Amino acid sequence: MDELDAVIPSLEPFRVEQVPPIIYYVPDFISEQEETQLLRQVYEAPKPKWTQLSGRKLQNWGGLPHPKGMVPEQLPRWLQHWVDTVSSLGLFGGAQANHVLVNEYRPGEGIMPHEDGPLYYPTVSTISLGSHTILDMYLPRGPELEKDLREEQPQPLPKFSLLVEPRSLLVLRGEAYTHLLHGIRPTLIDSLTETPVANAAACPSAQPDALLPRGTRISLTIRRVPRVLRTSLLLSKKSLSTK
Ligand SMILES: O=C(O)CCC(=O)C(=O)O
Ligand SMILES: [Fe+2]
Repeated sequence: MDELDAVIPSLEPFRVEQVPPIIYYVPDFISEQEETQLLRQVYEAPKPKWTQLSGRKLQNWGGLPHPKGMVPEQLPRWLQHWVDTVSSLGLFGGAQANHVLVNEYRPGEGIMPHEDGPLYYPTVSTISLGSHTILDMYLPRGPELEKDLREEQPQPLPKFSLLVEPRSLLVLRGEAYTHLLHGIRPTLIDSLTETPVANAAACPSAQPDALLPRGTRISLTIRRVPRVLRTSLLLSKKSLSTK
């Protein structure tokens, strides 16, 4: 995907400028009512749907991404609606997203810098509920840093950061997906003086000296896993062979 392919014309007014391409930030993508309803649906999911990790807990919907292909699972209706909405923006090359990770972060929790990797179509779209967070974007570690893994490397500073407000949609695509790492520092309060954000102009809550206490945030990360196993075929083959 080169930059021209990666541009979504209808989202261009929401492009975050002066950062590596392509990042879109849409404040108030959903209404407060939709947010309340989504939060209720997330917490109404069966208890075993949650996986507790160190620093966050999550629900995996749509199947487990795997290099050999994902065995697809039908999404619940309440998620399918938002998957359809986001897919219809054209974020996944005209195809549908088929995978949603629901993350819950309490104040002081976060996620280590990472790349989402090759199992997904190179676009991640995130709807945030309940609280803001700050997503830090990092350059990948160069080969000179990888050279001696025994040496303790200090945590690198983010290249830039993004304020992600509740009800917003964030889209990372193109180079921002393929070349950069993203992470959330485990802090209780975000100071925009200490951490200026690249999308401040689009954020109602981004006063220059703002101190933003974190609440519990739910993120819905909506992605497409292109490699899917055709279970119906597998099942029918299996049932034939047992006849
Ligand atoms: O919660 C977020 O916005 C980020 C989640 C994330 O990076 C992931 O699930 O891969
Ligand atoms: Fe991620």
